[in-house]
Amino acid sequence: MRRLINSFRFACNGIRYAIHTQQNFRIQLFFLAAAVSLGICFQISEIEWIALILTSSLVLILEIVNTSIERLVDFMTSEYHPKAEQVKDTAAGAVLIASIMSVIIGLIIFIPYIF
Ligand SMILES: Nc1ncnc2c1ncn2[C@@H]1O[C@H](COP(=O)(O)OP(=O)(O)OP(=O)(O)O)[C@@H](O)[C@H]1O
Repeated sequence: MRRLINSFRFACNGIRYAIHTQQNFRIQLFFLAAAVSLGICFQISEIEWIALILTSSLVLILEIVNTSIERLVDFMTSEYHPKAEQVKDTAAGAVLIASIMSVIIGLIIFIPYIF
């Protein structure tokens, strides 16, 4: 039980670290809060909530993984290295793809309610 509580505490520390150090993570949380408010306001359907929650959490998850990869690369080397650049850039690319998808899904859900 103690191990389980500790794992939970360490994971929460990781999330707190991302919130404190990553501006992008805070922006993504803001967009999530805005989307949830719009969802409540427009009373979107169950399937729309599922799509919204899945796509938003995917962005947040990938941002945390990206942060973790960045820290790992910084820990491994402080020098410029093309491989380090590729590792960081591909991780950032994953976040970008998820963010674009989440904007598209958000538009598909909310545009019919707005107009
Ligand atoms: N050691 C390195 N070798 C080569 N290129 C690097 C290296 N470190 C960073 N870069 C390049 O700089 C970009 C930005 O890296 P950086 O770690 O500063 O990311 P960031 O998004 O500014 O994250 P943070 O602000 O959290 O540190 C990377 O995507 C990569 O292209």
